[in-house]
Amino acid sequence: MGLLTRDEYGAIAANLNFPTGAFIDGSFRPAQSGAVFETVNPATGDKLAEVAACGAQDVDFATEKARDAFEDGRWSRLHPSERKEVLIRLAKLIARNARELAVMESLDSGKTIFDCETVDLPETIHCLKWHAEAIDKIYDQVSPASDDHIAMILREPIGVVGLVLPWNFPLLMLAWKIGPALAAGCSVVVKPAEETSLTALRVAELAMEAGVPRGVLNVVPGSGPEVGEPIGRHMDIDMVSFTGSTETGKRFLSYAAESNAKEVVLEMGGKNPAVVLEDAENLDRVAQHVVNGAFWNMGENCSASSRLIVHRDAKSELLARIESHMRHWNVGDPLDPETRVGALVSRAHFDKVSGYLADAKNILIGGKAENGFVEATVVEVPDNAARLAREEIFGPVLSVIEVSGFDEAIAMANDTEYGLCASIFTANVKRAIRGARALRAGTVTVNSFGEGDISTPFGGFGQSGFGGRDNGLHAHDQYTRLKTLWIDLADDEDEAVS
Ligand SMILES: NC(=O)C1=CN([C@@H]2O[C@H](COP(=O)(O)OP(=O)(O)OC[C@H]3O[C@@H](n4cnc5c(N)ncnc54)[C@H](O)[C@@H]3O)[C@@H](O)[C@H]2O)C=CC1
Ligand code: BAL
Repeated sequence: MGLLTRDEYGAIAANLNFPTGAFIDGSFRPAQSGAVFETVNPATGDKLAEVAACGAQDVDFATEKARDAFEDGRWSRLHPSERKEVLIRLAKLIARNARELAVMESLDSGKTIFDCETVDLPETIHCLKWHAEAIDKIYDQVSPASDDHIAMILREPIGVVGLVLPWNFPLLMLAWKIGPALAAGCSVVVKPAEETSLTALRVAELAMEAGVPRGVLNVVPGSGPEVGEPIGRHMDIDMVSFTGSTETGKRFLSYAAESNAKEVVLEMGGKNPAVVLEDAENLDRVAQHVVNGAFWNMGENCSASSRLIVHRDAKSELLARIESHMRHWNVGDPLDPETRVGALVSRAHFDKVSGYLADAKNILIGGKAENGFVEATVVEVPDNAARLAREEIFGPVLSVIEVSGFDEAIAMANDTEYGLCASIFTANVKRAIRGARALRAGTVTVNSFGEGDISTPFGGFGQSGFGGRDNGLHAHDQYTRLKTLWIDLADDEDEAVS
């Protein structure tokens, strides 16, 4: 499906109906308190809708309904192939409504329509299909424990799951989490980020249409303290999967410790290094990867390569080529299909990113920040101790640090509290492999930028990740637990064995 014109996207935007209630037990309803919050288009500041501002009572209600659904087996005990059929129907319904969802996503988040149409929607659909297709092909195991017993290792859905989502990939992160959770048979209580609730609510409606039974997929919009914390502290939620900042992620460990010791999986921040050695081949191609890694999705990406660690012999040519590629990264109206850098998600986030630019002593390229939009920007920093080199900016800002050797580059790359992604560019295969092994990150790419695909586990080391992985069959581990089942096979006259 090709892209439309700006006017055609505008016409779709003008005719959208925004979902505004919490989606609990199969229908939309207001928050029990009656409170609402505004969700705005960050590109214009215009109000899009007033969404239910839920609280602990709504979380309780959604959890009760999710528990009922889980225990009566309307979803959890369906044959896996039946869950598969329903989830594939959901993926097809999202595909049928992809244009509407892409425009809604762009309006609510400031993401470009180009990315929404070419990445977020196709990957969301693919992710749901992939997990649906996988679920009836996973087998339990029999242990070789003993001749007198059969010992089975069973995998069961974990139960009621809380999914706390970020705003940078509202639909895709929803899919990364509901794909394996629903496929496994769990019931879920989803909390979208307050900046971007709309598409999760619309997907919940489509899920009902696809045949996901009521109570299985609930979406409770609202703020972190009012909805996220009650999910984290809930005594009847078995597990929480979270994506967002490290600071908030760590809170979920406290919530779990102070409530029911629920399992917690955290996918958190990153300050991901791109290491370019002096022998890197084809610096033009390297520059393309660096630019894409740093500025894609406005740098609002936990896997963004926001730290360029470059050998001094490659630096000036690489920077020249980076500048030339950056000409294609035009900032502007997110609904214009030519735009590559849209609006930052909110004024608060714009202020945070602008604050980092105000701190920068040596802006090499770009640097303009106004009205919610920030130009793709390259900043030179003196060393890895600088704030711009250490903190996750989560905006289109690339910090460049010069090094003079392999060991220095790797040590600097690893000198971070994070450990989500890293990349290394070199023509020397031994250095590539030695470097990739030495880099402390959950995903390492050689001579490219990327975070893998749906088949590969995604998550971080250090303060980037905790407790499990999104994507791949490893994601199913998050939402299932193992049960060991022993069955006595001894003849009645045999002595009982303990
Ligand atoms: N790793 C990632 O993908 C993301 C990282 N971030 C980082 O976090 C920074 C701040 O952005 P935020 O939106 O504030 O991220 P955040 O981590 O606070 O928000 C993520 C989710 O957690 C919820 N939440 C917030 N406070 C909570 C609390 N006290 N208890 C329970 N849930 C809570 C939010 O409502 C949202 O649904 C960004 O500038 C960026 O550096 C933000 C979003 C995604
Ligand atoms: N890059 C996908 C995961 C995230 O940014 O949250």
